[in-house]
This record gives sequence, structure tokens and C-alpha cells, in this order.
Amino acid sequence: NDTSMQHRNLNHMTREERFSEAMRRTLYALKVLLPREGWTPVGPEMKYLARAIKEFTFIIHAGVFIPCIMSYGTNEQIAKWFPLAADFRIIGTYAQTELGHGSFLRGLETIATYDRANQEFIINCPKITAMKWWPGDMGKSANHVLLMAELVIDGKKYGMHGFMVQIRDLTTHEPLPGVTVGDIGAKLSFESVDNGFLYLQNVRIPRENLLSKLSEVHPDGTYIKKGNQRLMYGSMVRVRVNLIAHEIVMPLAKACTIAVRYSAVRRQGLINPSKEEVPVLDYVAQQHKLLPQVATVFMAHFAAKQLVKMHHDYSLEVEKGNTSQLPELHALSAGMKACLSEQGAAGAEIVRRACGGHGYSCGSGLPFIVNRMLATCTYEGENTVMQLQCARYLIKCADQAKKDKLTGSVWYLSDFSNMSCTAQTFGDLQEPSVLVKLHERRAKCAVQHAGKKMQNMVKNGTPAHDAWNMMATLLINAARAHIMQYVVGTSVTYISELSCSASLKKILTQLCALYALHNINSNCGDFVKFGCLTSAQCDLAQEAEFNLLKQLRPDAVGIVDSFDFTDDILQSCLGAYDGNVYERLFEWAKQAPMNKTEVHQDSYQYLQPYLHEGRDVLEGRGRNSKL
Ligand SMILES: CCCCCCCC/C=C\CCCCC/C=C/C(=O)SCCNC(=O)CCNC(=O)[C@H](O)C(C)(C)COP(=O)(O)OP(=O)(O)OC[C@H]1O[C@@H](n2cnc3c(N)ncnc32)[C@H](O)[C@@H]1OP(=O)(O)O
Ligand SMILES: Cc1cc2nc3c(=O)[nH]c(=O)nc-3n(C[C@H](O)[C@H](O)[C@H](O)COP(=O)(O)OP(=O)(O)OC[C@H]3O[C@@H](n4cnc5c(N)ncnc54)[C@H](O)[C@@H]3O)c2cc1C
Repeated sequence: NDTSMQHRNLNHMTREERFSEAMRRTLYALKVLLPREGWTPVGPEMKYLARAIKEFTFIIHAGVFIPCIMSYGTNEQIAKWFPLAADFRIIGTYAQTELGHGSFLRGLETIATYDRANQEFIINCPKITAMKWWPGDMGKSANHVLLMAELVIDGKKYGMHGFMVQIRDLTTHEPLPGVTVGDIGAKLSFESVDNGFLYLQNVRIPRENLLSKLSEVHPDGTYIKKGNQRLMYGSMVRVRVNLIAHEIVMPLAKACTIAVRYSAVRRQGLINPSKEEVPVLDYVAQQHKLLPQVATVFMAHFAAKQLVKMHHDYSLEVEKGNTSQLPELHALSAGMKACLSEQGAAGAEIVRRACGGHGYSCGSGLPFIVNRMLATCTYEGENTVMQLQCARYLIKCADQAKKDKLTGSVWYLSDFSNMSCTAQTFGDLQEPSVLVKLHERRAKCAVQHAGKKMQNMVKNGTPAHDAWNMMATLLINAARAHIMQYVVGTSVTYISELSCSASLKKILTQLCALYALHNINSNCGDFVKFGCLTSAQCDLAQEAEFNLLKQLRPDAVGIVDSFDFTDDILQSCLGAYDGNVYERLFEWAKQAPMNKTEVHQDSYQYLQPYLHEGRDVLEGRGRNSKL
């Protein structure tokens, strides 16, 4: 209710206005509304803030830079930099990606050379491709970066390490000597974020600025490893875990709220010719577009909660020096981020398109969501790279399953029980336990199929790396199948253990079955190819999905209302709670800058001569053209 938090119409603002407005609002929220003892930008308030603000800035500062200080810094370094960063007295970003490399981290070219005489690191981007490119908050906001660079001592390379580098003067905010920094320009979305470029030339930093939890350099240049170097990748794992809730589940929930509410209001066409125009939500085709996406919101939310818990438990173990869970967590977080961002981004576009022309208007609030969700398929690990990382782990586990009984998320790879499906009716296929078994069997077969293909290629003399490359599509499918069985399995368990009313549990169970059946029907080739379902059972699976659409239709609006987004957050003429779509669209359009004058003079000057000729002809004073 604080007017300082109300959103002006973003679509009618310039990019620079949106950048400034997001910064004002974010700092107001964090510094005025929220401050109390012990609050940090990585605390539980973030989920409320991420709900309460449509566009905020300092996402990387709060979501990546600060957590990295905690992950990579020694206690002394945390004590020095965390309070400054948590209180926004320094603004940082996570500078890893370069103009020439983003996925292949071993290819990063920025160098940090140790200067023993001065006990400093000399940071250099040796060529243009080494320039840091993309980091959020870096173009105009950050005065520090957590720079990921190749450590070099006496000509020997030690791999990627994290360095705290100040890039702007703390008084003038001007770039420091040797620093060329700026905004990378207009993007598909994230208009309010200053993703930037950073070119460093002979920038010197103290030896103490190497974040040294995992390794350190002594004054004489001796390099000491202090733990599992894979933990250097830890920041990416944590962000992949966290971004699912913030950047996939929540935006998709907003898009579904808008599209379902609008579909309940928009009347268009007839089903029964003798009756009146129907709300488009009555079309089964529309239900088939929208309701599986609503189900995805819930299932992704439940699976993400489980992944966050797994990451929390893992972090406690790492503190005790036990990093054994890292490979599984890396594979799961990489796979979940990739598969759920793929589903979420596609789902947001499906529901946008289901809103017809008004879904193409920025006044719907949907293009903003769709464009922003597209970024989740690329940042924090491009999806293909992530799916292949997940597949790499699955293939290893499938080999291990031949001799060991596996546990954790891959336990099903060593389950050799009879997994044939005996479903005789579509009701059988709505049973959670049947759906879980089907997904486990499909995933197991997909992993084994990819592995077998590669083994046969290698047996026939193909080098392993070529076999991997040629079977990449099968490996990606195996990763997707693994994640789908994880999402369905964890959701079924979560719902069964949820203490809630029977009516709510019924709805959640239906949504879970809808999500699983929609996935089966969208991938029935796999389910038949791997012998999970017969062709007749595939027909039953379709019937089962359609039956659930019918059962869920009456509660569709109530279900999205339960996401509880305010009109101010949705910023949607189609999704406002009162359903006054047309009045809101007209008011919104009238506020467009194009309409601040009746005649748009800048363009009219070009048109005027021709219009006056036309006027003269029509008023009998001019000659008509020969056309
Ligand atoms: C004020 C409001 C604030 C609100 C806050 C809201 C919070 C919301 C949260 C987030 C918002 C979103 C913001 C995101 C912004 C985006 C940031 C970025 O994009 S940062 C840059 C991200 N870049 C990447 O992810 C790079 C992807 N590439 C890689 O990770 C690597 O290339 C690679 C995958 C590691 C592959 O490299 P390489 O070829 O060297 O490795 P491999 O040979 O394949 O594997 C080597 C072994 O290492 C293991 N491995 C790989 N990665 C990891 C890992 N991450 N953790 C652990 N182990 C890892 C791999 O498994 C191999 O092991 P073995 O199989 O050999 O045992
Ligand atoms: C909105 C946004 C915000 C970002 N924020 C940050 C940030 O704060 N900090 C930061 O450091 N970075 C950030 N990034 C950069 C992001 O991490 C990289 O874009 C991402 O890691 C992909 O790397 P790349 O762009 O170099 O693509 P590349 O690695 O060049 O990949 C290009 C394409 O090649 C293919 N490909 C690449 N490798 C393989 C492979 N091994 N197998 C098969 N196909 C492959 C894929 O199709 C891929 O899409 C951001 C990016 C975006 C879009």
C-alpha cells in the first residue's frame, strides 16, 4: 500500500527511466521498508521482495555476488566484504562470462598474474574476447566485481579463481584506471538491468583479494589448495537451485493467472449454435493449453522445494568437509534448471498465445513475462550444456547400477523389478503411483538406450568423445526424462505428505496427474518405444488427460487466484482481479506516449503535403492522379 512501491506503467517508460526507477524502488524496499537486525539480501524476505516488485535491480548483487563472498571467502574476507555488500555500501556483480566464452569455463581468457615483488595480482584481458560481457548490474551500478580469472604464478596456470576487484571510485563512481566499463545495450528483456562489459588492462589488486576459502597464494607465491576445487563451481549450483522458484515458477504463475482470468472473461464464438457466446475457457482446446501450465507451476514449485532442501542439507555437509553429494546435486540442479526453464518459457508463450491479439499487447503483461523467461534458458548455464552435464552423471550412474544398488535421485536405474503397466482404464492412468512408475521406467530406458548406443559405437572403433557428440540428442532426452521422473515423483510424495483439506489434496492430486499425463501424451513415442505403454494405453492416457481438464475447469480461476498476485504486480489489463478487461485496455492505450497529443507532429510533417493534395481533389480544387 506504500505509494512509493506502486509501479508506473513500465511499457510507457524509456529503458533509462526503467533502470533508474527499478533502482529507486529496490533500494526503497530494501533500505526503508525492510531494514531490521539480521536482515540480509539473501534471506527469506527475498521471495516476498521478488513477488512485490515487478522490476528490481541488484539481482546479481543480491542473488550471486553476496552468496559468492560467503562461498569463496575466508572468514576474514567475509567479515570485511559481506557487511558492506549486504548494506549496499558496495555494489558487486559476478563477472565470469566473457565476450568469447560463456559455457566452456576452461576457455576463459582473463588472467590474474601474481606479482611477488609487490604481493599483488595484475589483472588483464589480453584480447577483446577476454573482455567480461553480460554480468548483471555491471554496466553502470557495480563498483566491485567478483572476477573469475585464470590464476598464473611464474608462468604456471592454476585454473579459474575468484578475485575481488574494485572497478569504480567510491566517491565519484568513475571507472578506475585500467578499467573500461559500460552497458552492453538493448536486450530481449531485463530492460531495468545494466548488464555490462568490462575490459581490464593492468589492474592491480592486493594478494588478499583472492577469495581464499578453497585455495590461497602465500606472499612468496606458493599456491595452496584447501579443498575440493569443484566447489569453485558452487555459486552456479546455488543460483540454479534458487532461480527455479524466482525466475521460473513465479513468472509462470503470473502468466497463468493472467491467461486463465482473461479466458474466463473473454467470450468468443459458439459451442452450441443455439446458445450464447462462450468464455474461451470453455473450449477444451483452450483448457488443454492453459491447465497443464497451471499444473506445471505447482509441480515445479514442489520439486524446487525439494531441491532447495537438498542443497541446504548438502551445504551443511560441505561445512563438515563432506562434498560427496556434489556430483548428484550438480547434475540435478543443472538438469532441473534446464528442463524447467525450457518448460516454463514454452508454457508462458503457450498461454500468451492463447490470449489472442490482446495477448500480444504489452498491456496484457504477458510479453514482459515471456521475454524475461526466455533468458532462463541461457543464463546460469545454457540449457543444452546443462542437460549434457546431467546426462554425463546419468551415464556414469547407469554403469555403476550394473554392480551397485543406487540411492538418491538415480535409485530407479538399479530397480530391476517388473515395471510393465497393467492399466486397463483411463482411471488407472490417473493413479499417482502408476504415473510415477511410468516415468521411472521411461527415464531408465532412455538413459540405458543412450548409453548402449555409445557403447556400441565405441566397440566399433569410434572414439568415446565422438560417440558422446553424435549421441548428444539421445543424452539430452535422457536428462529430460530423468528430470520429469524426479518432478513427478517428488510432487506425488510432497502432496501425499501435505497436511491440508481433502478437497485441496484432491485438486493438487488432479493437477499432479494432469502434469504427468500431459508429459506422457507429449512424449508418447518414448513411452511406446521403451515398452512402457501399449498403443491402446496411449489412447487411455489421452482420455485420462481430457477427463482431468473437464474436472479442473470449474476450479481454474480459483486455482490461479490462489497465487495471490496483486493487480499492481501483474500489471495486466487482461488479468486484473475485477475482470474489467476492455475498460482497462482502453485506459492503458490512452496513456501511451503516442497519444499525449491528438496529432503526432513529428510524423505529420511528412504526411501533410499528400493529405492536403487529397483534400484539394476531394473538394474539387485539384486534379486526380493517373493511378
Ligand atoms: C534485490 C532483489 C534480489 C532478488 C534476488 C532473487 C534471486 C534470484 C536468483 C537468481 C536470479 C537469476 C540471475 C542469474 C544471472 C546469470 C548469471 C550467470 O549466467 S553467471 C555465469 C553462468 N555460467 C555458467 O553456468 C557456465 C556453464 N558452464 C559450466 O558450468 C562449465 O562449462 C562446465 C559445465 C563445468 C563444463 O566445463 P568443463 O568442460 O570444464 O567441465 P566437464 O569436463 O564437463 O566437467 C568437469 C567435471 O566438473 C564437474 N562439474 C561441472 N560443473 C560443476 C558444478 N557446477 N558443480 C560441481 N561439479 C561440476 C563435472 O560433473 C565433471 O565432473 P566429472 O564427471 O569429471 O567427475
Ligand atoms: C540475461 C542474462 C544475464 C546474464 N548474467 C550473467 C552474469 O551476471 N554473470 C555472468 O558471468 N554471465 C551472465 N550471463 C551470461 C550467461 O551465463 C552465458 O550467456 C551462458 O553461460 C551461455 O554462454 P554463451 O552466451 O557464451 O554461449 P556459448 O557457450 O557460446 O553457447 C552458444 C551455443 O552453443 C551451443 N553449445 C555451447 N556449448 C555446447 C556444448 N558443450 N555442447 C553442445 N552445444 C553447445 C549451445 O546451443 C549454446 O546456446 C547472462 C546472460 C544473460 C542472457
